[in-house]
Amino acid sequence: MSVEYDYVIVGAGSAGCVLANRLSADPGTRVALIEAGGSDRGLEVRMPAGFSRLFKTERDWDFTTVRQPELSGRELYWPRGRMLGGSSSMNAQMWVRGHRADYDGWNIPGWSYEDVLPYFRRTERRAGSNRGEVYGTKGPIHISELRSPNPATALFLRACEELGIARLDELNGPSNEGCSPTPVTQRRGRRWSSADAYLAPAAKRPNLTVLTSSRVRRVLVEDGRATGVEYGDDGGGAAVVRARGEVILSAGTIGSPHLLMLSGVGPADELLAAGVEPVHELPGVGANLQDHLASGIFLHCLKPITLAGAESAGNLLRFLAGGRGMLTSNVGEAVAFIRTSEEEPAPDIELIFAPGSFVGHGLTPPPGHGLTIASILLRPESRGRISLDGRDIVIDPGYLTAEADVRRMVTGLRKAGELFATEALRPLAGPPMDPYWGPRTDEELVRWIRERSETLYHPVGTCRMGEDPGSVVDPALRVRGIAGLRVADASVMPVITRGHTHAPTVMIAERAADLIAAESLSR
Ligand SMILES: Cc1cc2nc3c(=O)[nH]c(=O)nc-3n(C[C@H](O)[C@H](O)[C@H](O)COP(=O)(O)OP(=O)(O)OC[C@H]3O[C@@H](n4cnc5c(N)ncnc54)[C@H](O)[C@@H]3O)c2cc1C
Repeated sequence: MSVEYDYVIVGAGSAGCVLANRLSADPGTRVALIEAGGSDRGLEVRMPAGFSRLFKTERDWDFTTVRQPELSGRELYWPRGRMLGGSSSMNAQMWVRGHRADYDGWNIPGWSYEDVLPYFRRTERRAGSNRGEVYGTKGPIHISELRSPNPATALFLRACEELGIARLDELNGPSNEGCSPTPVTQRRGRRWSSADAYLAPAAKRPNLTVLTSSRVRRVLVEDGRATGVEYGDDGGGAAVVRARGEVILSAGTIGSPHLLMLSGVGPADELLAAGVEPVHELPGVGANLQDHLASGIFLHCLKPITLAGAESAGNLLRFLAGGRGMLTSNVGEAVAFIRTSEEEPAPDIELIFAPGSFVGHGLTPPPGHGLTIASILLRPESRGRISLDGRDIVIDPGYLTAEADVRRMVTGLRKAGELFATEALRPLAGPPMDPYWGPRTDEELVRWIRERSETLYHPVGTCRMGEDPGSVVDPALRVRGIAGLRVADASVMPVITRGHTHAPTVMIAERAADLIAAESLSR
């Protein structure tokens, strides 16, 4: 049996929820949103500090990369949200648009900083400081200040100023060079995901159908046109939905290229080797994978004020009764964006401060009160790829395959060490906390980076947008060579932003909705 809609959207994540709302705003348009995961209800999703409690549960795709030769041969754990809201229901809630140079640097008509700025503003509903009115205030995504920041966070910001890192008026202006408390996607101290912002208000529309626990297996392509999708439910059944207008893939940086490949769109030789009949040769599918790599310094905290004490009965009560207290922390409470050399046009390293020890994705209970400053490689030169092994996905981020990336990481970690040595932070900064052992020389720092770096959870780029024929989607996000098929999610970013990836993904989806509406009017 098959049912027909105007638009079929695959994936209810950061991007898919935006599209479901915007496209179904016209009551004459029938929209289906199909999500592999289930509900986003529950305390672990709502409670900001609890995001690592979602790791390795049924709400996590729980991916693993292949062995990374430049990271001591380790296989890395990659969580991704598998529920309504997708990764926006399990992320650290940091709202960081990036730098104007990111979008101008994409160099794609329609996607310059000035072009995309209205879409950021359209999505934002800022509560709190808004100097220069950089934020929008009427959109669906609540962007707040942390309600109960840790006292150590103010000291980190003072430490940055001691080292000459200027305090920004607002983090999300055109330049993010400087330091700032982290703006968070929270409302009254609770997580505010794409599903909260976009899906919940549209859920009762009779022209929007949301299917959960339904994993799309492939896009149906007939005579060069996407006509629908085939999906399976958790019980092993299969069904088809048809799209009169378009199929839109918003299944994320791993899911979207995976689905294209399973549908016969990708590098033909690789598809054949995996037993998939090629429908359209598009070698760029799965290539251009980029991620932000993170390497941290972990120290004992000399005062018992950190998030190690977050899960007390008192804090739970404070959170449940008033949306306040340590459980409203997003862990990464403040940031600094810096350049490792004067030649850099914009920041290439981010330093994230956590008033707690965030070791092993927060899955390992800390051995006491700790502090973390993580150094993030914002502009990796390394590129990886996603490919098929039979029907399964293979993730190779190619971390640190470019030598320049290692040098930048070393400079970032040195700066993190300098911050801990400032007058502001010294009273809190104790000895190294296990597994950190206090590397000092360049060789030791490189060893630490290779042995312990982890993802900051920001993969992008595997369905690259561009004007060139080698790109996967064109500047209107249409898949090259297949009519009626678009990709709108983090995978279309040609180059990763010098910020975090949720905000740009929402922006991409907002713009995609306009592009789709404009095209439907002209049909
Ligand atoms: C632990 C963690 C922390 C993060 N912290 C931050 C942060 O603080 N700030 C920030 O900006 N970014 C953060 N990110 C990254 C950010 O959340 C993502 O970049 C963003 O959510 C990506 O949006 P998306 O729409 O591309 O994909 P997703 O939001 O991942 O959505 C994809 C959706 O598609 C579904 N799907 C996939 N395949 C199929 C299929 N075959 N059939 C049906 N459905 C399918 C998935 O289940 C999912 O719901 C974090 C991510 C993680 C995992």
